[in-house]
Order: sequence, then C-alpha cells, then structure tokens
Amino acid sequence: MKQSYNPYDNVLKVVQDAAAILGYSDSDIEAIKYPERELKVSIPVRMDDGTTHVFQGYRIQHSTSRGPAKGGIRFHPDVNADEVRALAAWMTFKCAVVNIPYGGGKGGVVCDPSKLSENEIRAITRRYTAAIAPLIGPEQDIPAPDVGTNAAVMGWIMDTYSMLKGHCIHGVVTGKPLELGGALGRNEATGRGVMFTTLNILKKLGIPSEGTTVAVQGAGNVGSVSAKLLHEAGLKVVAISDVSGGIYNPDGLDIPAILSYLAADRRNLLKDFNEDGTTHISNEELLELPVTVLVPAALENQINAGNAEKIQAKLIVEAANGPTTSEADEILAKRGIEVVPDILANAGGVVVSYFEWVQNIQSVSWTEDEVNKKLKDIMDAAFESVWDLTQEKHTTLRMGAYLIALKRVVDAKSARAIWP
Ligand SMILES: NC(=O)C1=CN([C@@H]2O[C@H](COP(=O)(O)OP(=O)(O)OC[C@H]3O[C@@H](n4cnc5c(N)ncnc54)[C@H](OP(=O)(O)O)[C@@H]3O)[C@@H](O)[C@H]2O)C=CC1
Ligand SMILES: O=C(O)CCC(=O)C(=O)O
Repeated sequence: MKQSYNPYDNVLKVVQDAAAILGYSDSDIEAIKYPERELKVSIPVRMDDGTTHVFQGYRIQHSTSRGPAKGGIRFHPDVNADEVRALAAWMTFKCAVVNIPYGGGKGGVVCDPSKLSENEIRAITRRYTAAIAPLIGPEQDIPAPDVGTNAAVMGWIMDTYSMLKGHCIHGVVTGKPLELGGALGRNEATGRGVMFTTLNILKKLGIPSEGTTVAVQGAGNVGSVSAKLLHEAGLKVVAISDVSGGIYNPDGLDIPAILSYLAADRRNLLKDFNEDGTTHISNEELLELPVTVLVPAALENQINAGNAEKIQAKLIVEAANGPTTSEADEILAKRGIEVVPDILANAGGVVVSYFEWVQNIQSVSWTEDEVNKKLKDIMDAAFESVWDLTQEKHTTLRMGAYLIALKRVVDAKSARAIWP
C-alpha cells in the first residue's frame, strides 16, 4: 500500500470536498490544483571517499497568492516530486488557517543524512541552495527545517545565499541558529503548538489533561519537543519511537531521560534504550496502543486503510504532515475518533518562522516569552475558529480547517483577479 500511495491525491480530495461545501465551482478551484512553480535540480557532490555522487533535489511553490512561498526542506531517501508537491500544498493551507501572510512551498533532497558525514551534508546543502537560488529570497520563497534538516543546515543555506548575493541576507531562511538571526523559541515551536492544540482539544472534549495517556510516533524535532511539553503539562507519555522502533511503559516513560539519551549522540537509537518497566515495540504497534491521545510525528501515510480500524486512541493530533490518508480519515470519522489535522496542529513551526522573518526584515529581536505568548495567541485563535465552524457545519476538524483555509486562498486569488 505504501508504494502506490500518492500524498498529492490526498490534498486534491480534501480540497474538492471543501470546495463542494463552500459552493465553489470547478473553475474557482482549478488553479489551486496545480503548483505554481516546480524546480528539479541535480546536485553533484564530492563525497568523503573521493567519488562524485549526484543527488536529486526539488523546490516546489504551490501558491504565492497570499504572500511569499514558505515551507521546509526535507533530506530523506523517500523524497519525490509528488511528496514535495503535497507538502507544498499543505503549507499553503497551513499558512492560511493560521492567517499568516504566506503561500506554500517545500523542498527536498533525496539522501539519507544518517549515512552522510557533516561535510557531505554541508556540501549537499550549499550546492542545493545555489541550484534553487533563482527561486528563493525573503520576498519570494523562504525555506525552513523539515525532516532530516536542522538549524545548522539553515545557517549554511543563509550563508550560501548571502555569498551569491554579495551581502548578508538573514530573511531568506528561518529556523536558523540564534547567532544568525534565528528566533528564540523556533526550535521548540512546532512541538509547543502541538501541546497547545492537544490541551485545547482535550478541554473541548471534557477530558482532563492530568494523567491522560499519549503515544508519540517519532522522536525528532517535533516528536521530542511534543513529548517533552506534553509530559511537562501533566499528560502521561507511555510510548515514543524513532526509525528503529518504539518503547512502551503503560505507567509512563521517563521522557527527560529518554530525550537526554537521544540528544547525547545522533547515532543513539531507541532500540538500544532500556529502562525498568519498558518494552520494545514496532512503529506499527505504537500506533495501535490503547491510549487516549496519539501523536504521529514522523512521516506521511502512517495511519491508512490497513490499520485505521485498529487504532484505539480517542484522539489523534497530527504533528507530522499527512500522517493520515483520506481512506483512513473516513474510517476514523465513522468510528468517532477525533483528528486534529496537520495544517492546524503542527502550524506552530511556521508561525514562529513568520516571527523570525518579521524580526529579520525589521532588524529587531523579541524575547522568548514574547514569541511563546504570540504563538499561543495565534494557535488558540485558529483552534477556536476551526472548532466553532466544525460545530456549526457538523464536519470533521480537518474539513473545518480546510473550509477556513480554502476560502482565504480563493478570496486572495479572486482579489488579485488571478484568473481572467
Ligand atoms: N520541523 C518542523 O518545524 C516541522 C515539521 N513538521 C513535520 O513533522 C514531522 C517530523 O519532522 P521533524 O521532527 O522535523 O523531523 P526529524 O528529522 O527531526 O525527525 C523525524 C523523526 O521520525 C523518525 N522516523 C523516520 N523515519 C521513520 C519511519 N519510517 N517510521 C517511524 N519513524 C520514523 C526519525 O527517526 P530517526 O531520527 O531515528 O531517523 C525521527 O525520530 C514531519 O512530518 C514534518 O514534515 C511539521 C511542521 C514543522
Ligand atoms: O517553518 C516553516 O517555514 C515551515 C515548517 C514546515 O515545513 C512545516 O510546517 O511543515
């Protein structure tokens, strides 16, 4: 099933369903079905062993109707054009649902960072940046971190772009190191937004947060910060995983100890982590645990027609982009399992990226408290508006989020008279 899965079909389906509810004609949404710009690049790199390897990369701008394209860069072996297209479109709707002045874009390089040295990753980043330089810029398209990339990679992008332009340009990329104009709070922002959203939905459903059980799939930037902040908020994180599999303790995991172990060395894997009361489970088993909240924070297509009937969680908070397929969505809705959609739940990252860009272009800096407070205000307001619309229209939260986002994108296109 995973091989034939095309995430861009998922995007088109939800957009078409939302358009039908909004009463839009095919012409109203025709332009939204096609990414505005797609660039495929070849990236020759001299590897540490002296051989030359040519990596394939992409930068795709789905929409710039509401502002410059915005979205992360993924370094992962499974990167492909349809995945980047879907990720770019999700960015368009994510920025619209939280109402920040951006369109959507995404980039990726087909590579496995776990098998590359730091020198090789830096060489890929520099050559990739040079290749996509005609498309990016603070007013055109602003990359950020995603799977397999981090603040260091963003710093190399900023440096390469600045070298090409002949002067320092902080605002070309967000999620940078603090020394290069990175925003305080950006590293934790996506997970912090996931935590705010989880607390918001629990409150609406009348479930107390204290002691509520959570399973988190993924222990990278988003998974680890989500687990940490949910743990600090009083929830009981009973399972977490990385690419090697997961660990489970029904009495609750020692999240600080696990995160210190993972942070100590990038080669540390959860399959080698042992603690009293903890059992090792697969990523598939983690998704089917008897928990109240499931937080998928790894890749797309994790909850699909093959396992949706087996999900025991009452509530899924999508920290990853596209973890649930359209088929699974229908099954979960019929089973009464609430899904807080990716474009809302994981929007904290791009919201703080927006704050970083605003600070960069104005040459000002905000405190971490200011950033976190403004983030909470935006996440809470977006959640409330989606929740209220969902109640009014009797739809899922995903549909509620798309109704708001699609209307904003169509209104912007129409105000610009993008179609003749
Ligand atoms: N970074 C950001 O700001 C944002 C990210 N997102 C989304 O969140 C998700 C995670 O991104 P991020 O945390 O940045 O990425 P990271 O690269 O930091 O972490 C990815 C995590 O997923 C694990 N993983 C990789 N492959 C698999 C697999 N096949 N099964 C289970 N786990 C796997 C990785 O394990 P290992 O480390 O062992 O390889 C790692 O724990 C993605 O969907 C991304 O698009 C959404 C909004 C913003
Ligand atoms: O911070 C950003 O600009 C985008 C982060 C991202 O790629 C995402 O939200 O999926």
